Amino acid sequence: MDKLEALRHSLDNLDSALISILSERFKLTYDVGVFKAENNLPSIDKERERKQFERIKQLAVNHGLEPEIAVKVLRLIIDEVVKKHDKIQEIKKKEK
Ligand SMILES: C=C(O[C@@H]1C=C(C(=O)O)C=C[C@H]1O)C(=O)O
Repeated sequence: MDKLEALRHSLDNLDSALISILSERFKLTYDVGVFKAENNLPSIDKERERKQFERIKQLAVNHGLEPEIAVKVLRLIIDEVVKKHDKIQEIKKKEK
């Protein structure tokens, strides 16, 4: 049981780090969203995403993680970012 406790403690630490990094990422993408809304740029940038997925797949392989998992996680995050960008665009439009 001590072994399981120790493993779960390590998992909790990693989850804390993941949430902290995710929060930082959403703060940064919020700034990107505001910049795009102020400069009439679309929420989605498919070419940028293509490059990110290529990079993330390679990084996953380098770290011994199945690239499919990395792709699923990044897809989920980016989709949420784009939804937030759409909301920022709506708010900025109403302000005009
Ligand atoms: C953050 C951006 O906007 C969108 C969200 C992305 C992301 O979360 O990484 C990537 C591309 C865009 O579809 C961006 O264009 O850089």
